[in-house]
Amino acid sequence: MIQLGTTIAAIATAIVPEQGSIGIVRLSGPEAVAIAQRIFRGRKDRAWSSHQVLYGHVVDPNSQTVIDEVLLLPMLAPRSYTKEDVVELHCHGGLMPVQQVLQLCLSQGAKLAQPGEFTLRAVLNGRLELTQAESIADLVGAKSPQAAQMALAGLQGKLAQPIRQIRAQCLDLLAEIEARLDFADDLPPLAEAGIHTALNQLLEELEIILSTANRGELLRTGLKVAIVGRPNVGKSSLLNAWSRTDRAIVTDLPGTTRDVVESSLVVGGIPIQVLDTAGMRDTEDQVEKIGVERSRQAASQADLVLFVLDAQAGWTEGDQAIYEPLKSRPLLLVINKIDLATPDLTPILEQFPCHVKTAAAQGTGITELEQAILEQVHQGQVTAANLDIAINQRQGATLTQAWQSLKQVQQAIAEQLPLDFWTIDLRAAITALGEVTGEELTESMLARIFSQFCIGK
Ligand SMILES: Nc1nc2c(c(=O)[nH]1)N(C=O)[C@@H](CNc1ccc(C(=O)N[C@@H](CCC(=O)O)C(=O)O)cc1)CN2
Ligand SMILES: Nc1nc2c(ncn2[C@@H]2O[C@H](COP(=O)(O)OP(=O)(O)OP(=O)(O)O)[C@@H](O)[C@H]2O)c(=O)[nH]1
Ligand SMILES: [K+]
Ligand SMILES: [Mg+2]
Repeated sequence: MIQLGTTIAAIATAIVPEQGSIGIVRLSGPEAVAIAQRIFRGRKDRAWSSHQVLYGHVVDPNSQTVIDEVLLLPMLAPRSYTKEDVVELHCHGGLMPVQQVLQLCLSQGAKLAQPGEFTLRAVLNGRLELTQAESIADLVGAKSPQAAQMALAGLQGKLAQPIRQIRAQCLDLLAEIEARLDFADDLPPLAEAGIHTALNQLLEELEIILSTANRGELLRTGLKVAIVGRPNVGKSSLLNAWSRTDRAIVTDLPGTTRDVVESSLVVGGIPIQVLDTAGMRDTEDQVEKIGVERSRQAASQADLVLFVLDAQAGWTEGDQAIYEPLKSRPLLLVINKIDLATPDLTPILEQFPCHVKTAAAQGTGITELEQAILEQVHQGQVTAANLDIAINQRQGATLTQAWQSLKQVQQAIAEQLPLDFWTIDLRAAITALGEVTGEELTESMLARIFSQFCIGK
């Protein structure tokens, strides 16, 4: 249930023990100032004006115990993030100060905010559009500068704008058609060809926006890349060279890596989670057996498999056995140890047009590896007309509905169905577009969208 009249409170900063030197507790609502005044003790001669920081202490009004030394920032309605009275208490970081201050706020009548409730209020009170609010969640979760840039574009309204425009044009069309339903005799007949062209244009614009979904997904969630291959081909060496760390243990003993080792990288703006895995082979060793099983799992769940081959050994039966179940997966062949004398690899290279050569122990071939990965990623992807925006899953699904409805309008025209049929589908498209921009929203949709936010946002 959305309740706007209440005053909500939450910790607005990350709660990580012994990290972060400052923690913020935030209040929003009609009682924000009154609650803060009951628990804050500062200089008497200082007035509470909007956006003026006050220095003082948070004191428990019942026991008179001093809880923390703080800075207090009032942002008075409508000049605040939520457009309500907001008071921020900038406390010492860590676990205790913020939690105790939050408890005090709750004991004074504030309600613990639901996840995303501050931002929800910003939307309901007209500060933010829905797409802007969704961009905030993306911005907070961004794992690369490009992902952050994309979210910021959404926050600035660049996503809502073209969709609103499409919706407005649909509304114009609807008005034109409905006029014929009501006053058919007084108006010239509908220019069907013109409507068909207008619909084509709108469908095309929707397609361009829809084509940003893949890129958005990629920038938001990134890629999971699994390094797999026989024992000792140099998988862990590759992980280390790539991440420029000693993350994984490297020895000349086959079966060194026993478990999946993860590392996070950013390549060409795409966050990449790299998984080094245990070398795959038949083994009686109980621990290694489990490791090999985990390798298979990692390979099957990865967006891209880096299949590492020992250049000196060439393509062996063991390689074939590992490759067999991975055949149909997106896969890049990494031929490692090219610094050593190698047999003729031409037949293998012909079989794998997507390959790179590396000498992981020496750190060579990493740039080429990244290049090859980016090429694979961008292959077959619709070019997004240089839009710097990208839609999320919810927006994609809803815009697809709008696209289908507009297609059905065209079909209704083609089949010469009565005008009512045109308007039904046109209305459905308008509703779907409005669900993306927030112009047509139900409470349950809002609840679902904002439940994915973190508390305090
Ligand atoms: N301490 C703190 N930092 C923060 C936030 C916050 O809530 N608190 N934000 C929260 O996400 C973001 C900034 N967003 C904000 C948006 C509007 C206003 C605000 O007070 N707007 C008023 C005043 C503008 C002015 O003086 O010109 C207004 O628009 O009327 C504050 C923060 C990031 N940093
Ligand atoms: N000459 C040469 N040796 C390499 C290269 N890459 C790795 N090695 C060596 O190969 C041996 C095995 O390397 P690892 O990285 O542990 O191989 P792995 O595939 O992770 O092995 P497991 O975890 O046991 O499956 C080590 O002695 C490395 O130093 C390379 O490019 N050239
Ligand atoms: K090894
Ligand atoms: Mg290893």
